[in-house]
Amino acid sequence: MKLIDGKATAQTIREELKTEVAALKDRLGRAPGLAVVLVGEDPASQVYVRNKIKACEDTGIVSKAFRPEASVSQAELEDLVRRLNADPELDGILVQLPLPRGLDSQRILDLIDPAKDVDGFHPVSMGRLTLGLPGLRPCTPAGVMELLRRYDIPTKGKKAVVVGRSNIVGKPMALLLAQPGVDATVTLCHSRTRDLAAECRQADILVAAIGKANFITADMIKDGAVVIDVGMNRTEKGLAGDCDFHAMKDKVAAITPVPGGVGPMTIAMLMVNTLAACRRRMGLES
Ligand SMILES: Nc1nc(=O)c2c([nH]1)NC[C@@H]1CN(c3ccc(C(=O)N[C@@H](CCC(=O)O)C(=O)O)cc3)C=[N+]21
Ligand SMILES: [Mg+2]
Repeated sequence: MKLIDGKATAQTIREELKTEVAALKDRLGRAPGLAVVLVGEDPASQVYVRNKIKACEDTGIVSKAFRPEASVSQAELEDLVRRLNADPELDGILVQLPLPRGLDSQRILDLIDPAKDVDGFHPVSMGRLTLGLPGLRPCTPAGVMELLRRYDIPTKGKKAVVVGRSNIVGKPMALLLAQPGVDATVTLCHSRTRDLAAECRQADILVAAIGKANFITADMIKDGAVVIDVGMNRTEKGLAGDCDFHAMKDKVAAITPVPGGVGPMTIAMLMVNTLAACRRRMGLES
């Protein structure tokens, strides 16, 4: 078994970005800027947002945090997004999800300027991904693709099974794996899939994005498969992935741990997207 070390890979990417951010700053007279919006006090969200701000500091990206109270109205939050859209020094806008009850997150996401959509959740970003056009890709699936590339995991003609059909992971993940040049044959499974175990056993590459601790068991994995665990489940024993890592580790060719796998890559790709959005907005390429 080869351990796919997302934490180390994310660190490498962050080092690479440092140089690029510094060069861009010289050229533009300002660093790329990211707005991070956290509504309310959800403790898990606070940790994630802190990590994102730390990653910005690390790479030289300027972060601006906005912390409206959970009681903020839909109209007030929409006004904030409009102000962030209009701020020329902000290249990316991230509104941490989930939003507190009563707020319509899709309406907020739809309002973000697609040029600043570093989460890749806007319908324009999703549409561009679907059509195979250049654009900002959702960070978690983009991070998985980066791990596959950097670990030289072959995808062409391989069977990839994605479990979970969410808009932020499963759906874009399936599209990225099927895109020309990657060329996996993709099966997208979900809660209504009949005989999920049989589908999973076909996988050369299995991506688990379900949100249930240890849901994918060793008997569901083909010998020599590559397992990517996107799960981030808080249990009494601490953070757990969607896959039973210990039971399957001797059976797989390679596997991502939780923590230390996909999670840190998500944050690294947010930095990559912010840099890309900055370049693009400033007319510097693609
Ligand atoms: N607009 C928006 N964009 C997001 O990208 C977004 C979001 N909302 N809401 C919540 C989810 C979750 N997410 C994670 C990112 C990094 C780790 C991460 O770095 N995890 C560490 C462990 C962190 C820990 O110990 O809790 C690891 O896996 O090693 C986890 C989760 C981004 N999300
Ligand atoms: Mg995630």
